[in-house]
Amino acid sequence: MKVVSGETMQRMDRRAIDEFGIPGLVLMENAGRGCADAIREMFGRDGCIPVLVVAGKGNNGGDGYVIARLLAGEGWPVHTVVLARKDEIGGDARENLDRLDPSTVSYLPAGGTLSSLTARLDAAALVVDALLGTGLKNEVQGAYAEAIRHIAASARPVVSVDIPSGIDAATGKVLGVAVTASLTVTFALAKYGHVLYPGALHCGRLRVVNIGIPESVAREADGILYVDAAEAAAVVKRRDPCSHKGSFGHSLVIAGSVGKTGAAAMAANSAVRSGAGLVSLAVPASLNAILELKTTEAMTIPLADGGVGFLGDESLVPLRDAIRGRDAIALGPGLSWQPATAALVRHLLADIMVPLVLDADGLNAISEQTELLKGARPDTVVLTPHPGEMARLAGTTTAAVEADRIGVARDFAAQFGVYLILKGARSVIAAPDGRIALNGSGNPGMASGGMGDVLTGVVTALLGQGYEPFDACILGAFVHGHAADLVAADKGETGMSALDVQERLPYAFNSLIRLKGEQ
Ligand SMILES: NC(=O)C1=CN([C@@H]2O[C@H](COP(=O)(O)OP(=O)(O)OC[C@H]3O[C@@H](n4cnc5c(N)ncnc54)[C@H](O)[C@@H]3O)[C@@H](O)[C@H]2O)[C@H](O)CC1
Ligand SMILES: [K+]
Repeated sequence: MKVVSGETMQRMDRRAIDEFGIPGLVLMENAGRGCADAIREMFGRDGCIPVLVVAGKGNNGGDGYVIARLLAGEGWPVHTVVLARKDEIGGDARENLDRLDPSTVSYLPAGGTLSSLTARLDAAALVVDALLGTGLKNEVQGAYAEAIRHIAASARPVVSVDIPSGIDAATGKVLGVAVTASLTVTFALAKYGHVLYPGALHCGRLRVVNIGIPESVAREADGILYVDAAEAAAVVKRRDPCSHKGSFGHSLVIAGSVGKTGAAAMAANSAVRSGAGLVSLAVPASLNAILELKTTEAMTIPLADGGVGFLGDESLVPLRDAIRGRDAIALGPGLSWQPATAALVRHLLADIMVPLVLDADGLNAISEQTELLKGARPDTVVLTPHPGEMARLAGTTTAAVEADRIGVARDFAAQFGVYLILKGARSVIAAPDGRIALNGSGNPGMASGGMGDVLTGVVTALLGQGYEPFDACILGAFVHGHAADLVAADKGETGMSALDVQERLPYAFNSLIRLKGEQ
């Protein structure tokens, strides 16, 4: 699904009102109705329950007044607390406030005491959070912050209108303090803040409701792709019954050094588990016997290393032979930081004319010479950095990368003409042409060594099967995380290993193929 920034949503609002003549009041009525429908469905099975609407002074509060009116009209006991004076409420919100029975509304102007709010919360079975929406501008303080803390202390289930109050719609960050909802009902399109962490954790279940904004406005809005199972299923290809090994490419993995044979094996074996027709694994000759034991379906290519256990320029000529005729190449897992190996990586880049996944030590080899990425190569380079590797590549700090994951990934991809999977909770996928996607699968169990080697094998195998690079990245990232979700469903997140994920890759692909069949 497409997700947009809060500003884009407000522009869509304006277009609907100014260009299509849809009154803001109608949008607000539809927004409130969408929330009331979701509340009825999720909390009304056992009849009407006492509801407390906690409203701010803007249109988020306006949606809250519509919800209050609609539920009260169906017999729900509803009370509304407004964190402002009545004369501070204007426009469409005021029009809806005036339609409420005054005896069901209390005003708690900023600077006043919130003691009555606690009593109201105790009397409620459900809280509607209509304090702040996309109009949130800065850190939540004062009465709003206190109200949010009271809501949390009440331990009542909360339905957040549009976005949990205190969550920045553009970044998903908590601005001071934020509501944690059981359900969030948003309008027209989800926002970045609904899918980026920690915002995603504050939303509870997310429901996107249509409020009558024209389809063309939504379609034309700038946004990024949030990759859920439906999006991944739309990308995955079924296998042609007449296909053969050659139909699925021959992937080459160049990897491994003393102490890091596991990285090489996991990258190669994950490529096998991701549908590659053939996989070859080029490793230092002194480690070949070990890799022959750690792999079965993949073929190994021992490269003379003088017994040192890592690759150097003496492997350049045999590697040029090995890359010939391959359909996709992975360069980096477990290669080591040895200067000789880094020099080999830099020399080899100019010879690779097929899609390349550059990972781990392969990334470190070029982090001082990123101009090498702009080589004359006609083909595709996919980088799969974690935040620390991204920081080295971009010449910044890990904190700066984490503060603007989308922006850093987008800018680097465009500047160097590469595809990027910036790993982490909600991996960011960026294409040179500006396309951005957020991966919707995965869990904290993936925070363990080797997971990146598995991802490298998955993406390499997909590139070798002919997937368009952006599709290979979004499908690879999703399948990688989805396999981990399947493992977590079986045995939890603690103690999950990269091998567990590697083994579940076919099951993850299979679940998408099945979903595709239903689409
Ligand atoms: N198409 C749609 O998505 C529709 C959205 N609607 C709702 O409108 C709100 C956005 O309303 P807006 O008036 O712009 O702002 P908010 O209600 O979110 O904020 C209220 C008010 O709060 C002030 N404010 C900003 N930051 C803070 C802060 N840190 N502490 C206290 N107060 C703050 C600021 O002055 C704001 O004006 C959207 O979320 C939807 O719920 C429409 O109703 C229907 C169409
Ligand atoms: K809200």
